Amino acid sequence: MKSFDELFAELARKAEERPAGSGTVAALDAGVHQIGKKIVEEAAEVWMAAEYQSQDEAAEEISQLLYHLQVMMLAKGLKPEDIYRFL
Ligand SMILES: N=c1c2ncn([C@@H]3O[C@H](COP(=O)(O)OP(=O)(O)OP(=O)(O)O)[C@@H](O)[C@H]3O)c2ncn1[C@@H]1O[C@H](COP(=O)(O)O)[C@@H](O)[C@H]1O
Repeated sequence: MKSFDELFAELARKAEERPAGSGTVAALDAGVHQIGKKIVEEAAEVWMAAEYQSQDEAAEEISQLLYHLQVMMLAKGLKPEDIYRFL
C-alpha cells in the first residue's frame, strides 16, 4: 500500500531515470493531450463504478484516476504542494 505522496515520489523518480518498460515514462512521452484523454476516460470509469459496481471496484477506479492525475502533474512540472495550496 502507498500514499499519494509516495506514489508521486516513485513516479517522479521514473520520469527522471526513465527505466525501460515504465508505463509512466511512455505516458509522459505521449504528452499532455494523451494524458488528458486518459484522465477523462478514467473519470468516466470512476463515475460508472460508483453508480453500478462494488465499493472495491470504485476504489480501484479512483486509484487509477489519481495515478493519471499524477502523471499530468509531472507532465506539467507541478508538485503536490502546488495542488495542496488550493485544497
Ligand atoms: N498506480 C498505477 C496505475 N494506475 C493505473 N495505471 C495505468 O492505467 C491503466 C488503467 O487501466 P484500465 O483499466 O483503464 O485499462 P486499459 O484501458 O486497458 O489501460 P491501457 O490500455 O491504457 O494501458 C493501467 O493499464 C495502467 O497503465 C497505473 N500504472 C502504474 N501505476 C503505478 O505506478 C508506478 C509506476 O508504474 P510504471 O511507470 O509502469 O513502472 C507503479 O507503482 C505502479 O503500480
